[in-house]
Amino acid sequence: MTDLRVEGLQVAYETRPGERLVACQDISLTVASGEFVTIIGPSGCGKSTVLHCMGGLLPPTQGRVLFGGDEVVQPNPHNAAFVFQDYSLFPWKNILENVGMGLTFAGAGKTEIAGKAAEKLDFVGLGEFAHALPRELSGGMQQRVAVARALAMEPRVLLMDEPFGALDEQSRRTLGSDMARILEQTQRSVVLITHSLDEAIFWADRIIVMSARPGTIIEEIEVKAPRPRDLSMMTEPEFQAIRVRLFDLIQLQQAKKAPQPLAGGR
Ligand SMILES: Nc1ncnc2c1ncn2[C@@H]1O[C@H](COP(=O)(O)OP(=O)(O)OP(=O)(O)O)[C@@H](O)[C@H]1O
Repeated sequence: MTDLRVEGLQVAYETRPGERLVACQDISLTVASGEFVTIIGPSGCGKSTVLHCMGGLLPPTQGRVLFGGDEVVQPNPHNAAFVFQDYSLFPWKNILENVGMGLTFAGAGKTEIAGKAAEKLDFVGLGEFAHALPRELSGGMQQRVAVARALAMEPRVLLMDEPFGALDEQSRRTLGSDMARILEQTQRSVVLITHSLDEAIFWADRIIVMSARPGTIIEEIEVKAPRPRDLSMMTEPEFQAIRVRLFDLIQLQQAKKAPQPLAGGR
């Protein structure tokens, strides 16, 4: 079953009156139920733009996004919830309140919010920090709070934009293995943007590789390794072969990334 379908997506930003910057174009892809898709590509190629369209945060200039067959025209966190790099926690709210924030915005009742928020906080192993403020937690812990907040909405798809980007290597690893457990237990579909070749391969059922801007899909690579996976996977020849392929593709795209003039008009 397909959760998300992107058809012929193009996004052009109006940078100044009469000037448009085409961020991505001709993007067509699907995300099946329970599938883990990673997106990788040179900086500025439109990865976040595509993700924002998938979650209804941004309208496409051309093409459309379908969720379970219905066109996505606005965010619906029960369908797709975001986890961003900067956690986006409210500093003056305690951790439990932060986890319940999405539900609060969605108009859920107090009892439901408290129950679900506490359950998801326990699930990410932070139950004892319910009454702490975000600044009392490490970066990795704050990101787990952001994951709990997204999971509290019980979305069918998690859209994750460089969620480990701000973390040090050790926190990335710890959060990475926590996430593996969480995702395997919750059976969500996930779309993850990353700049890390290793992360792109380790997590993925399928890797989508984008060209330099305007970003298009230049390759899709299936990763057939069974789950659950552990770090020893990275020493396997199949992993290394995909890594070399990704490295070459990205290098080529980086080299093509000469400064591009802005497109005028349509
Ligand atoms: N709101 C906006 N207005 C104008 N241009 C924008 C806007 N948002 C993004 N862009 C431009 O669109 C292009 C794609 O940006 P986007 O953030 O989607 O790329 P990305 O691949 O996610 O980048 P990175 O890997 O560096 O995070 C970039 O050239 C960016 O400067």
